[in-house]
Amino acid sequence: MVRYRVRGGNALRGTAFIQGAKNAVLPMIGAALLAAEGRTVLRNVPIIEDVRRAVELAEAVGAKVELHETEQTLVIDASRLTNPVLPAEIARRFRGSVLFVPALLHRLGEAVIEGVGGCNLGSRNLDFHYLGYKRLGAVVDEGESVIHVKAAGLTGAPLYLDTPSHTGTENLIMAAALAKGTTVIENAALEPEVLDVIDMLTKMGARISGGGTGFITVEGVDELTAVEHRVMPDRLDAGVFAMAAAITGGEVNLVGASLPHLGVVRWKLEQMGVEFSTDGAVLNVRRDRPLRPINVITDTYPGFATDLQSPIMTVACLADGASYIHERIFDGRFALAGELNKMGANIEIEGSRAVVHGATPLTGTEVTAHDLRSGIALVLAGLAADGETVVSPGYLIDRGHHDLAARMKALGGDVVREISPTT
Ligand SMILES: CC(=O)N[C@H]1[C@@H](OP(=O)(O)OP(=O)(O)OC[C@H]2O[C@@H](n3ccc(=O)[nH]c3=O)[C@H](O)[C@@H]2O)O[C@H](CO)[C@@H](O)[C@@H]1O
Ligand SMILES: C=C(OP(=O)(O)O)C(=O)O
Repeated sequence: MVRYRVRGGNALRGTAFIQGAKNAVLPMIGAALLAAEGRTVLRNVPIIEDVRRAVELAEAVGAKVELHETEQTLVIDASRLTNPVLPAEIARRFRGSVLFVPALLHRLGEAVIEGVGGCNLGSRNLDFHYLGYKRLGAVVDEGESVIHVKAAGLTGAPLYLDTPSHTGTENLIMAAALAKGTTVIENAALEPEVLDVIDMLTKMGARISGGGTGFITVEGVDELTAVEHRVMPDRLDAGVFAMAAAITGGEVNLVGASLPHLGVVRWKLEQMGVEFSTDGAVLNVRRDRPLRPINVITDTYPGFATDLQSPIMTVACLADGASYIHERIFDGRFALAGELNKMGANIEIEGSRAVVHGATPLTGTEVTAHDLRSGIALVLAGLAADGETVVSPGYLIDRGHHDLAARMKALGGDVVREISPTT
């Protein structure tokens, strides 16, 4: 088992290189499978466990995939897809597996979903996806453990999402891209990753308009071609490095980060006393005054990203006064509070609301990552804690952050990734 060993006390200083976005590259791998000829090239690919799982899954359905780790490049040849089954042993390990369904439907006429994984955040339904496929003409057979989606060609239709689901929007766009006729998706997600996927699909020949407005129109085309695309920067990785500077009272230069994509996260950190400035393309983040408490309400983009709610909860432990956090996207995202309390925090949870009573000094101990973002939030806690913090399972952190220990170490953070001798 992988674990992270963190010793606190160092203010982080220096340059951090922000990785390509996990939540953009995964749908892009799904999109690459829509191209029946030629090889797709994806650049700025984060070398994370979810990408490795996506490569395994693409190979399981018949694609030929090369992951060039040093070059952070994926080359995908999907000219011969052979198998519509998304095997449980791979698909259950990451949420992005759901993004392979549209390509399997178009290319093989069916997709067999033996399970979908991802962070354990409470209920994570896929009903918007299945309802959308049905409205486009697919038959969805929801068995107890296996879901079978079949379609002899899809036809455009008006679609809607009850809430703007991120992967739901991406999947319905991909399903509509090769359907006959026009599809309009109402209440579509506005996340920058969705727009990056639309950019890639547009290069591939898809006809998509309205990205970023909440109403997306897709005119179906007969085929999509393989293209080269550079994955956008990961705004969640950038947010974590900004918060690492914030919690340690340091100063970091982020290369490859987009300040506009941080959105409300930037303004909330500023309210806490963190300063942001840009020098050309480099984003500077520093904190040299006491942290102030904060109110955070998570929301779909452009609201405060739920994936950064856990890291900011950790930062709030060091702010002088009560911080209020309202989690509106996932009903099971507060397991972190118990772990932070083990380190000396004072966090009360009531339903979807948390009150963080700060400032409480943190003390290192053994803690459990319940999901990717609680894992990285505990690494941040370790950076600010007295003594040593051991976070496991580290696999969850490796799902989403590329070479984390080395990038923290380059900033002076004492973070070691190790393989535990016991399980
Ligand atoms: C691989 C990827 O991109 N993962 C991201 C994606 O997850 P994901 O796409 O799974 O998240 P969604 O936007 O779909 O889910 C948001 C909410 O809608 C609900 N819902 C969603 C779909 C559905 O068919 N029915 C339904 O009820 C979910 O249970 C959840 O409460 O967006 C989340 C919210 O920004 C992020 O935390 C994840 O990092
Ligand atoms: C919830 C997350 O990921 P996934 O949707 O892949 O489980 C996340 O990245 O925090």
